[in-house]
Amino acid sequence: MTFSTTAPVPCIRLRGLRTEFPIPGRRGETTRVLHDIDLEIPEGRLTAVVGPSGSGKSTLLLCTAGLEPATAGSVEILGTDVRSLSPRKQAAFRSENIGFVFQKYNLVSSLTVEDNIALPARLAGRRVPRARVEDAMARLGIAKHARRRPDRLSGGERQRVAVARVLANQPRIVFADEPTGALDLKSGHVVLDWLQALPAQGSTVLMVTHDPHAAARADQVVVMGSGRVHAVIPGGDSRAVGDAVLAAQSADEAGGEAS
Ligand SMILES: Nc1ncnc2c1ncn2[C@@H]1O[C@H](COP(=O)(O)OP(=O)(O)OP(=O)(O)O)[C@@H](O)[C@H]1O
Repeated sequence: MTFSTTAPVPCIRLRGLRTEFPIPGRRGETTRVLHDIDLEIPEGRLTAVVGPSGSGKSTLLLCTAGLEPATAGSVEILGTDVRSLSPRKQAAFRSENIGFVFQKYNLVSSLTVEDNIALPARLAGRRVPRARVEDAMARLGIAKHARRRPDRLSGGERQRVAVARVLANQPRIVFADEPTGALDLKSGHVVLDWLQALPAQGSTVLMVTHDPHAAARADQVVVMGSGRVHAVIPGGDSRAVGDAVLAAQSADEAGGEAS
């Protein structure tokens, strides 16, 4: 499949996105984790973000979602400049448009599985029909856990609940951070199959992963290195993804030696 990395209407457009974190114990000093990122994520596609450990993949996802504050730059999602919104409006925008499959920031431990699945719509002032919640749980094989609380479930079961929540709420955008990280091979395939199917329902999926095979399922792959976009390549070929990550790592190491 030939695929243009610049779709006519990007779902997410990052311009000069910069993130700095304070260095503990060194007052006023910061370390830069994202270096003025320019990136466009096409609508209705699965985009994977790969790169060496510490290259800024999760920070990119969290800052784009507004769950970590960026230091500078703009984040435009579905045509809205989200960094210009008040924190309250940003939260409302997230509830309305974004679903999360994260290992952290994932489920509310005081709610049952079924209430967790229905929660995003409730927060956005809507209701998910009961049948849709049940259907999503059945599809992910977690119907028997409907009345349980997430802390009574395994990591893999919790990831399935997060994917069921996304299926039931049909958000326009899904952010997934290492969605298969805690899973055995079979559960990992189930979760990836569903994430890969979401663009057919119109969702845009942005997924951070260490797994070149998972990344190769994406339409496009963003390769991070040292807090920068090292390359954007088409998906489909896990060897090409692996090679691109190794190239980013070598460039990081060469940069580190030079500095
Ligand atoms: N809240 C924070 N405060 C300070 N430093 C942070 C914070 N979050 C991330 N970092 C640092 O930013 C860098 C990038 O972290 P990030 O988690 O984004 O990388 P990653 O590519 O997702 O790594 P991994 O693949 O190991 O999960 C790391 O050096 C990390 O220590």
